[in-house]
Amino acid sequence: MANKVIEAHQITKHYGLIQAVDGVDLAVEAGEVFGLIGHNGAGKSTLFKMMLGLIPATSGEIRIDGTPVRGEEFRRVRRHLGYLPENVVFYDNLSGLETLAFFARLKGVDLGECAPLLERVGLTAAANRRVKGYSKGMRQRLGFAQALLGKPKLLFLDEPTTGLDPEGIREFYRILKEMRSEGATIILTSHILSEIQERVDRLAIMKTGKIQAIGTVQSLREKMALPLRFELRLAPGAEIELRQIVDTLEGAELSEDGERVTVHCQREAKMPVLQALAALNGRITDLHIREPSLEDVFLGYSG
Ligand SMILES: Nc1ncnc2c1ncn2[C@@H]1O[C@H](COP(=O)(O)OP(=O)(O)OP(=O)(O)O)[C@@H](O)[C@H]1O
Repeated sequence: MANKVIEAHQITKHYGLIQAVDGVDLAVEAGEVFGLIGHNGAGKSTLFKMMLGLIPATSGEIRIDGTPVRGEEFRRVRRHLGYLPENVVFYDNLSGLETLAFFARLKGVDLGECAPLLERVGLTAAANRRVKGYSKGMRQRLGFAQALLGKPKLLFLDEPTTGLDPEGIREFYRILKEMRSEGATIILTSHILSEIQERVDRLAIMKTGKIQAIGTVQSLREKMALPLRFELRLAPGAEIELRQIVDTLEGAELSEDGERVTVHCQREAKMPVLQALAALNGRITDLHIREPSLEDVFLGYSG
């Protein structure tokens, strides 16, 4: 695959008067795990569908692996794409195995892949049960297995962990890691920011059809200059002294919430704050230094 697996230039999509996607430029590199986050209705699923060639863009150009999404040649590229839609629809009367075999035939994939894939997503025991009786999480696992058919080089996963239990979520990210080490490129959306902040290489924040920011979680944090937090528990009576210390420090502020006292400071003030706290000499009973979370970053850009 080309170095840039996805290239989107000035993509727009109108549904009548609704501008679902508005002038998006995006490039995803081969081998990346790329996250796309945004409020409900921000345009994430619409962008996915255009990148997969399922709906046409109103304007702009998308290339996948160097090939324009519109046109004959894209059929060849499409074989190497996997897609887990936001709402997967199955025939309820088929079993899990029959469902996967159905998708395998559609995709021209060897039927021998089906049983191992069901095992990979933890559905072997339910393989011969009708999908009608599957729980939400089981349907999601089946949808994921469907997306993995044919060992895709590029995976589009739209809210892939919806409905999964904590073990399912961990297992899902373990499989993604394997896919990535086998050379796949992955683009996924999620509303569970705590879950993806440690698991994506880069991400884009979308708001009302536009990309507001793009980069690594750390680079977005730094660009926003969000404060770090020192969360402290103190021995009785030490707050007054702490307040006096914090008052002398530039760019540092103090807040209290019950027993927890928090010092907020800009990144540059991190070491001076730490040094100043040393003056409290044994009267700090607990200390956590918190980086701004992806949720803080997200709210900063799209709130
Ligand atoms: N087929 C359609 N017809 C009309 N409007 C649509 C259609 N599909 C999407 N939209 C509108 O386009 C906008 C973007 O929707 P989209 O589903 O892409 O958002 P999203 O970011 O994926 O949201 P969510 O997080 O809720 O899944 C919304 O205003 C939505 O109502």
